[in-house]
Amino acid sequence: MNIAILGSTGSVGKQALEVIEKAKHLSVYSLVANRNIALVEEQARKFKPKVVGIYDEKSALELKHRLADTDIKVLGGESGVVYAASCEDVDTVLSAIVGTAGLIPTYSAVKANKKVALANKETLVTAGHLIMELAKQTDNVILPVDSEHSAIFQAIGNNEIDSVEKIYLTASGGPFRGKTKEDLATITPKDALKHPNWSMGNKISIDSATLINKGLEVIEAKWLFDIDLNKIEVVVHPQSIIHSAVEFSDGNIIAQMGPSDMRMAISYAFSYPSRFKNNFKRLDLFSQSLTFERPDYETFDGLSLCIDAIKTGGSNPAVLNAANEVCVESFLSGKISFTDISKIIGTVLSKHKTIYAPSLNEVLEVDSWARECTLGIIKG
Ligand SMILES: NC(=O)C1=CN([C@@H]2O[C@H](COP(=O)(O)OP(=O)(O)OC[C@H]3O[C@@H](n4cnc5c(N)ncnc54)[C@H](OP(=O)(O)O)[C@@H]3O)[C@@H](O)[C@H]2O)C=CC1
Ligand SMILES: CC(=O)[C@@H](O)[C@H](O)COP(=O)(O)O
Ligand SMILES: [Mn+2]
Repeated sequence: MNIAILGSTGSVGKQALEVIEKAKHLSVYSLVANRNIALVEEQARKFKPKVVGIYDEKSALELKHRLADTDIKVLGGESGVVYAASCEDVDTVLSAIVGTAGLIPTYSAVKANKKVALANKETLVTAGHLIMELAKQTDNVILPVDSEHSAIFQAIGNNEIDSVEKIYLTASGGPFRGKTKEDLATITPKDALKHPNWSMGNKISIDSATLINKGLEVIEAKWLFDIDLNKIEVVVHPQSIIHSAVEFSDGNIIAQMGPSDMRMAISYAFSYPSRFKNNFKRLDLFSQSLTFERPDYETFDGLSLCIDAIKTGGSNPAVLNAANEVCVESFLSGKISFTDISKIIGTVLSKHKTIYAPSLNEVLEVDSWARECTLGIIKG
């Protein structure tokens, strides 16, 4: 199976390469990244892809020089990335670019009828209605990689979606579980990046700390499983052992458990409908206890904003997502405080006039507008 790894230098991308290295019959056809060409060069020499797509044109040129002694095709810009994601010989695309930057390449992969293993939740948050419709038209399955959605997918198995009464979407609660709004006002990026259970990229780590990650995941679940919002319940489970659970119409609940290791969800997306064997560290059930709590929607009001945005629907989740991306960067670079993140997103949403059933172009326009609006608020 020929795989395209979009976001190969990131946390998910690197773990996907570990899975591929250990599995038989998998080969890397293409790699995609933005600027980290030192790591892409290393990956390219090791995995020998046919194509590398580098979004940043200048970095693409430099990588082309560095790989001049090989026959690897290096392509730059959005067109290079899209080619790497959708060219003929690719069978499966791992969508693991961070943020809205993943939307167009993922859309192109679905359109080209590739099997898509989806980590990039922002694609469904911003354009879930378009992606899922396109997948239906091309008779394509989107295989979830996000740990909760992989868990739900595994728990649903062959059951009819109509028999699902409730989805328990688990949340760790992030590094600030139990804190008050006042406590949150003074926390630093270094504190916020310390996730209690998972080692992940910066953006998703901050999203986990605000609980906006869980809000984005509610939206992702709604689209992936075509399920009513009122059937999705967020439950804080600080141990991150149960990755999510599904309650069926007869009261039976099926939960998926495992260590906090993304390689397992990635592996399942690649091997579906069968399973690969691996020797990744197993969960020791004897040293675990499992607890559950309700989320604090008032302190972590970013989660409430996400749920309101998808309740309204249309372009609102895309606005929220873009404002969040800008706010996360601004928080990490010290321009705004942690509690400013949800405040600013709320202000941007209040200035937006919802577009219902937006086209792809409208989603992209709304995304640009929301970014400018957010930057304007931050600059004062
Ligand atoms: N990390 C995790 O455990 C999990 C992540 N996810 C989701 O997976 C996605 C990736 O997360 P994560 O791996 O943590 O992110 P990282 O920040 O670790 O990696 C991001 C990757 O995206 C690449 N990238 C960024 N912008 C562009 C662009 N414009 N064009 C092409 N490539 C680009 C980066 O390249 P470069 O290095 O060159 O900048 C890098 O390879 C996110 O949507 C996240 O929500 C979901 C569940 C778990
Ligand atoms: C690994 C993964 O899927 C992340 O989305 C993780 O779930 C984040 O943890 P939180 O539950 O803290 O958002
Ligand atoms: Mn997740």
